[in-house]
Amino acid sequence: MPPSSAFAPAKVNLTLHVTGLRADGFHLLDSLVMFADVGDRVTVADAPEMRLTVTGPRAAGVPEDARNLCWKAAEWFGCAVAITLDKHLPAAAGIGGGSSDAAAVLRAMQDLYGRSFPVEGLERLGADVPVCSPGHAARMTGIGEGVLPLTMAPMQAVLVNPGVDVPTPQVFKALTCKDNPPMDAMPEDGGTPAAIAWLKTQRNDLQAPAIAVQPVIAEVLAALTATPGARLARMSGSGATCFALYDDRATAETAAAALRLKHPGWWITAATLS
Ligand SMILES: C[C@@](CO)(OP(=O)(O)O)[C@H](O)COP(=O)(O)OP(=O)(O)OC[C@H]1O[C@@H](n2ccc(N)nc2=O)[C@H](O)[C@@H]1O
Ligand SMILES: Nc1ncnc2c1ncn2[C@@H]1O[C@H](COP(=O)(O)OP(=O)(O)O)[C@@H](O)[C@H]1O
Repeated sequence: MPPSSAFAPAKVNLTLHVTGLRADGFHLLDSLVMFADVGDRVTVADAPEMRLTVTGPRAAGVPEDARNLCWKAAEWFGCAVAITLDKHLPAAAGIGGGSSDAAAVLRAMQDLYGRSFPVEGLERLGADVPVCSPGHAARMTGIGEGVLPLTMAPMQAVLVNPGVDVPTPQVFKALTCKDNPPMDAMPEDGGTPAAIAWLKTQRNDLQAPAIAVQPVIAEVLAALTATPGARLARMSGSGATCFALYDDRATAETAAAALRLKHPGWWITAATLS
């Protein structure tokens, strides 16, 4: 049986409204999620026992055992596999690295074994796994289990991570108001300009608490906002990765190059979101 491979794109929360708190401490969300053309890659091969090897430029510090969401995803699928995770995305960065990797393992195992996997309760693997599972633009609700696929025009973005870990539970804890309004209705047409104009009126409720935890996030947002052509700058997920949106890829590439010169220590990439 030849190994099977799947791409694990970065997840970007273009909005993230926190609308309530469940009795078990998990927060209710209303979020517009898109996926980038940058990400990790997982490869799975049939094996007598579970094995995980992490390679690639962002492998340092990523667990190679049962703590890794790739491992947990394979257990969820129900077979032992040898997994290779080629890590390109920064971890604990608000772009769903672990959840997207887990979803990619599930997709790769589905191809390898020719059968699907249980989707009921998938959010228990990680709240972002259900939305990462199809890896398609969607409105995410509940604690992450609600996934409504959306047709969105592709968006041109720059993603920036300043290299500080932001633990998700710490940011949710720092959020004082748990009961915020949901997203307003999205424009049905008008293309990317209308979508960006609408996005500007929406929020990421975790942005202010994440800045309180890691003030450098405010510096990242200011740097993105100052790039020529930036239409909107916002944080993704619980941070610290932030994004800015541009009218076209060339403008985004120019902004990314200028930011790299000023901030050689930051992870910076242009990306198409879809
Ligand atoms: C905030 C979001 C938005 O997309 O993204 P990231 O910043 O992680 O990328 C996600 O909801 C994160 O998803 P994920 O990182 O998979 O979360 P999990 O591992 O399931 O949960 C980590 C912790 O975050 C908190 N948590 C997570 C999701 C949620 N709806 N409410 C929560 O309160 C809980 O404290 C939980 O213990
Ligand atoms: N496949 C994985 N890639 C990265 N981190 C992982 C993975 N599996 C488990 N982890 C652990 O999960 C934590 C959160 O990482 P990640 O899912 O990338 O962040 P976020 O929830 O902010 O998107 C990390 O600190 C790391 O130790």
